[in-house]
Amino acid sequence: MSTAAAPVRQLDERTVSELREAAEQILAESDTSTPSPPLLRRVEQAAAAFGDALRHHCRPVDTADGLFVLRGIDVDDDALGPTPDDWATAGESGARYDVQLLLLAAVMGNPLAWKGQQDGRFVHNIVPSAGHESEQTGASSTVLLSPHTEDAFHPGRAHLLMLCCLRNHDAVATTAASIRRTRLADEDIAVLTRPVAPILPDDAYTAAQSYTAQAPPAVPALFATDAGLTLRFDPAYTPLDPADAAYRAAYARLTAELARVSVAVRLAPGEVLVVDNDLVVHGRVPFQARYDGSDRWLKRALVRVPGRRSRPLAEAGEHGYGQAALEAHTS
Ligand SMILES: O=C(O)CCC(=O)C(=O)O
Ligand SMILES: [Fe+2]
Repeated sequence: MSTAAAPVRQLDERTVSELREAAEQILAESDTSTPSPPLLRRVEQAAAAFGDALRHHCRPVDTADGLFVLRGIDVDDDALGPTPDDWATAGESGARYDVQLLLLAAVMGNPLAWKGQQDGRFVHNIVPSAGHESEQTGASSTVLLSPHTEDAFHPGRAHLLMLCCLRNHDAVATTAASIRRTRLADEDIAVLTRPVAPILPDDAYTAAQSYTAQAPPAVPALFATDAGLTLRFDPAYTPLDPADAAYRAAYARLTAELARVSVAVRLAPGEVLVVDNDLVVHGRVPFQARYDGSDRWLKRALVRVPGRRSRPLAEAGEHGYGQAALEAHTS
């Protein structure tokens, strides 16, 4: 894995203050920082009022890396308080960053939440949790979180994944691999654009995992658009039993290519990694959790970008295992 630097978009001081002040104002006007419909409306209004500089920084990915890092938000480690030991007990810790991240998300598109994940919150806390060390979820630590499309099982999954780093003393890397950096034979692409195997709900969605009303739909791993290939890939949750030998071989070559082009992004406090979820699979290297209040702490937001044509139309007919996506702005 290479440690090639991700493209950085440095926020100027004025833009950083604009963002911070908008977040402070919204929090001062709200009785809770847990995003409620009124808070989400305020976020939408404030995001619409931002200047061109911030808007420009939030433009879509514009390189084959399929991602970028926004840098400049200031995080005061002493004022932050301890890293929560579980998302469920995080409460309002780091709330000012929840709102700043939501504001950025709202400039990029429509923030997304899941009823069945982290209590329907629009901003997730990604922290290592005792007892979850070896899961394939954000709460794990000692295992490699293998490369995946976020919420690959669902047709309503995000177009963008945003990870805002509040703390990362051990410089633990997020991994990212772009389909636009891979080299695949045309025959492999032809095979992998056929719907052959399903992608099942991951361990963050226990209710969806017990969904039995309809059979899991087979979905293609790759999709060809005018702008290039997009992917939907989560091998840890893809049973290849329905696939023949040719498909398995092509799938293995895709997996190997993604590993070859994978980069390690070691987020520092105040950096926001923005990943295009149609171009890039992400994961995380194993690490040793501290469990002393100083652990790695990321805030995560998910975004739908209206009008995108990066996915097969057939996805619209998928059942999504009974999971409901909630979009922040309904208009
Ligand atoms: O911890 C990380 O760097 C990434 C975890 C992850 O896959 C996610 O938050 O979706
Ligand atoms: Fe993820």
